[in-house]
Amino acid sequence: MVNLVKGQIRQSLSGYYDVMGEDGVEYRTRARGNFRKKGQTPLVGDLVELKAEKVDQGYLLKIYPRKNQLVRPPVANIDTAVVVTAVKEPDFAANLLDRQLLMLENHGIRPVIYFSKCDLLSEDEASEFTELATYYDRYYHTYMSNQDQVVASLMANLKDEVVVFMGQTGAGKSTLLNAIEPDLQLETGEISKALSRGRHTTRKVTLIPIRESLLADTPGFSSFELLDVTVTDLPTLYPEFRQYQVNCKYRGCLHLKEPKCAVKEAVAAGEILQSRYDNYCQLNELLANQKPKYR
Ligand SMILES: Nc1nc2c(ncn2[C@@H]2O[C@H](COP(=O)(O)OP(=O)(O)OP(=O)(O)O)[C@@H](O)[C@H]2O)c(=O)[nH]1
Ligand SMILES: [Zn+2]
Repeated sequence: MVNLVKGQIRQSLSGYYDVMGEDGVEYRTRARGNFRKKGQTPLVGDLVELKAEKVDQGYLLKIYPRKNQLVRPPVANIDTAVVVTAVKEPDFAANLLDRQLLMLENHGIRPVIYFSKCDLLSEDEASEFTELATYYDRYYHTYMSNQDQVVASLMANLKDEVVVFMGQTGAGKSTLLNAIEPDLQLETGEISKALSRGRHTTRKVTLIPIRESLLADTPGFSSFELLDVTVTDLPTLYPEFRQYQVNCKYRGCLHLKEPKCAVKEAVAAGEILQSRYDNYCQLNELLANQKPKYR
C-alpha cells in the first residue's frame, strides 16, 4: 500500500530528507527529478507532501509555498531568528546589529536579540548596555547573557516556533546553543574549531525539537550583502520609525531633509536612538547609489 502523507522536512543529509509526517511517523525520502527540472531544492523546514511504500523509502511529491528562506543556514519557514551579539570581544557594533535586524524584518522573520558576553562588562559599561538593551527591548525581545534564568526566559519566548541562531563569528552562537541543549556538544572557540576543520565534510542541517520549539542546529552568519530593499521600503523596516512617521508632515517622508519630520524630531529629543538613525541615513545613501538590478 502506498501512503500519501503531509509533513515537514526536519533533516537534510546527502540527498536524503527526513520528514516528520502529520501522522507522527518519520519518513526518509529523496527528491525525484521533477524538482530539479523546476530548479527547486527541498530545504529543512519545508512543508511537503510525500509518498512512501516503506518509512525509509519515500519520495517527495510537492513542496508547499514557503513563507521565507535563508541561505545560511539553509532553512525555510523560519519564525524567529535569535541574533547573538557580543557586547565585547568582538567589540559591539550597532550598525552590524541593525543590519541583521533589517534583513530579518525584510524576510518576515521575527528578530530576538541576545547580548552575549555581558559578564565581561565593567560596572559602568554594564549600565550603559542595560540602557541600550532596554531601548531595543521596546521593539524586539532582548536578552542579556548575565540575566537570571536567561536561557529559560529565552526559550519560553520561542515556543512552537522554527528558530535559527545567527550572528558574527565569535559572537557566542554555539555557546548559547550548548547552554540550551548540552547534548548538542557544539565546538566553541576558534582554536578548537580550527583543529576540527575538515573533519565534518558532510553538510547536515537539522531542526531539533527542544523544549517545544524546533531549533536549527547550524548557526547562521550575518549577511553583509546589500539589502534587497528599495529606498522607500527601508524606513518601514525600522519599527520605531513606523511608530512616529504618522506624524510626519509629508506622506512618504523619508526622514532625511524633509521639514516637520516626526522621526527626526524624535531623534533630536532622544526618543529614537541616534545610532539607529545614523545607520538608516548611511543605508539610504548606499541604496540610493546602488546600480539598478535587471532581473
Ligand atoms: N566570557 C564569555 N565568553 C563567551 C560567552 N559566550 C561565548 N564566549 C566565548 O566566545 C568564544 C566564541 O564563542 P562561540 O560560541 O564559539 O561563537 P560562535 O558564534 O559559535 O562562533 P563561530 O562558530 O565562529 O561563528 C568562545 O571562546 C566562547 O567560550 C559569554 O557569554 N561570556
Ligand atoms: Zn519623516
